Amino acid sequence: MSKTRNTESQFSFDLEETIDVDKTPSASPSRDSSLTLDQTEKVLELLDSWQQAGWIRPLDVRFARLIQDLSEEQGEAPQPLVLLLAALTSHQVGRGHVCVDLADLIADANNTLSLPSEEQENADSNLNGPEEVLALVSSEQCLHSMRATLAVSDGSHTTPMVLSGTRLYLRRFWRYEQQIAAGILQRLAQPSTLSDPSSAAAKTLSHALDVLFKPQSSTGPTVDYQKLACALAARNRFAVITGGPGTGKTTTVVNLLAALQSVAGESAERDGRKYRIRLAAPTGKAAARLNESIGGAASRLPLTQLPGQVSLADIPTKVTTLHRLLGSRPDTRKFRHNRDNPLLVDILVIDEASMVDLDMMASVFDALPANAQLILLGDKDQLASVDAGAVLGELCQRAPDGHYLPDTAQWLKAITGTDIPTNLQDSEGQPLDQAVAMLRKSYRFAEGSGIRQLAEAVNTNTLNDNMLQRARSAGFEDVVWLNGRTSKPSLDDTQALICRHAVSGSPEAFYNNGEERFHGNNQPLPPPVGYRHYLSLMQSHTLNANSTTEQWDELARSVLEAFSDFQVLCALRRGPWGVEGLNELIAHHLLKQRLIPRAEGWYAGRPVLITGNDYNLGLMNGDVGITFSLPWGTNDQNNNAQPQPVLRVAFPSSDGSGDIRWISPSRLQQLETVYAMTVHKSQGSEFNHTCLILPDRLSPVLTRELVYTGITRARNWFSLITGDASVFSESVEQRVVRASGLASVLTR
Ligand SMILES: Nc1ncnc2c1ncn2[C@@H]1O[C@H](COP(=O)(O)OP(=O)(O)OP(=O)(O)O)[C@@H](O)[C@H]1O
Repeated sequence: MSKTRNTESQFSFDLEETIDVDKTPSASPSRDSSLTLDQTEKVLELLDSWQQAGWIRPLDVRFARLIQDLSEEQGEAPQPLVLLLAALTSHQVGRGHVCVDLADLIADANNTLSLPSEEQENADSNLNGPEEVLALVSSEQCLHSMRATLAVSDGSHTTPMVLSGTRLYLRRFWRYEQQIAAGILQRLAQPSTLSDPSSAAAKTLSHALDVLFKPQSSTGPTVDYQKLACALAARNRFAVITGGPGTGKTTTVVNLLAALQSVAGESAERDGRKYRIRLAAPTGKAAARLNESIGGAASRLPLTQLPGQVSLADIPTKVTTLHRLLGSRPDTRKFRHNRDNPLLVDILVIDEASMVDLDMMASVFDALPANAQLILLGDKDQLASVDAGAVLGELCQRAPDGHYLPDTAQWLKAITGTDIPTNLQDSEGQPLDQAVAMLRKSYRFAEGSGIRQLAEAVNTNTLNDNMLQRARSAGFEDVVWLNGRTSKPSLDDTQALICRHAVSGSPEAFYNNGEERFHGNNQPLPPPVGYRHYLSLMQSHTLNANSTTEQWDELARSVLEAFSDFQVLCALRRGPWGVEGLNELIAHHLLKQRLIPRAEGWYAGRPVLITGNDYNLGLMNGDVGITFSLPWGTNDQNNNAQPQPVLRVAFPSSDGSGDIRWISPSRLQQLETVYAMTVHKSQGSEFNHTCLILPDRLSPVLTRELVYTGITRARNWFSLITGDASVFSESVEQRVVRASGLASVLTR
């Protein structure tokens, strides 16, 4: 039979965004010693049993059955191997991968799929696992079957799956990747008026950068990477600026925008019209944080010295979420802004870009006018997005080594006066390399900071005994590993420690009792605190029914700020080491300490984290609120209408205005208590004191990226509690590797 192709409508299916996974293990079918891959029914039965065991999602099995139906509709006998690989590709997408590399899958199914996980393995030891099934075939057989079936194409036809080299995609994700790659390549290829250093525009840029970046002191680094980043990003319609915590990403982008507005102001072509700039972040929390910092940075700009008559109004300081920017609509993942209704913008800056998944990034490119400039900011070493893709990480893979072409180095020298270190130059650099800048000096952490040293050692996998010993014995002024001297503490002891620490923040465990540390300007740093800090503030207020809304708002602001002074972070969701167990443990202890009136349901003092966007209430995934008891209710049966206490949750408004929104608990849909938060959810946030809790055994979730992200959420104090001491360094050995083809499409 010749391989005919389908119309879009025949294959118009979509993988659902989320689905409840039935995690209940059922009785496992017994191991089949006569396992073969030639019968469709047998493979579907196997997939069903994997689903019943909780190994794969119902969605993955449904996808395989959909391929079966479509094949039959087309008069093709469904191929068992195709159905198996379809389900496994869908499973991988559920785990954050963009595709499956069939060569890797066959070479090491266990590592590629992480199936079954350690817990599942014990429960289902009788079940044939993917490794045993895939051992029956070679990667050539897989590729051959995929090329032969009507369900797969190279992308030039509309098929549910796409094979590109050895990478197998669900079509939607292949399309996203293509869309992103095309958007980047198209922008990198656009000529810039700044490319010729002798042009008027380039001279204005050079002048503006000299105003914005004063020569560094003789003790500082000779290369000002912030200045280089500004120059590179100004020249390209697509640019990435990556850097660790406090390396000056915000400062750099504000300077960059000022420099670009200078160039626009002097441009005869633009007739002095300034650029329309928008700032966005993936979550409400990240947007609020950038909102806070960007206004300050903009107000410090030496505007009067800049060419092109730049005013403060030309530098935007309002940051929105990507969902809002693109115009999300209920019940559809399609946005209001797209190629038919593009954003009215010349420059778009996205902060915390490591959290942006493939789907969202594709939507951004779809909504951007072809000649608009896109600048991504973020820390490439942080955890990738929860959903499929690790776009920023992939774009920055080569950032540490620069790979700047001699042309680029010469241009940078002409514009910034800086000699590019030879180890960052490469005569074979790729176009993408020329648009990626890495900031290499942290201005937030002093050289001796334990947070900085530990984060760097984790990131480069160079943790050593000396460093671990210092962490255990409060040898750093800002880091303490509270139970690091006990290699295998009992669960009871560790839970008691967590409870004590969560209440007080254990200042006594830190170097010099956490006292006498100062900011650069000699202001004392806030001490390491626990949750008693915000709860005492709530309990000690003197407001009453006669107090004004403004007074309650003021109280809520200070309580929310006090709450953000401490956060327990963990890696898992379930069990005693997960969010659920830790929230329960800490709440019961706070109740015992009489800091909260109850430990379940709604009560004054309950901190909550919003876990899904709610456009009606204006709340975004990641927003944190605190529950208050307010004398705002009335009792209808009581003619005297005495005010009654009612519970309301106070949320800071996301526009950085400092306003408070009071919302009735009954209106909140998706939320959880947040004494403990997963490291994933903490991305885009920072806390004065962060405590990371690692479990008593290694699991695939525990990775270098997770530990690094956890540590770098701490602004001033970092504490660590481990269920087993070896888990800390073992986690750092594990990496997040996500299958994707973006980097290879961009560097072809
Ligand atoms: N070149 C510089 N010289 C001196 N201080 C700087 C410089 N760049 C940034 N800073 C200071 O360092 C701190 C961190 O800067 P900034 O907020 O820009 O970093 P960031 O990378 O955006 O931080 P985060 O990791 O929180 O996103 C700020 O207090 C800022 O004023």
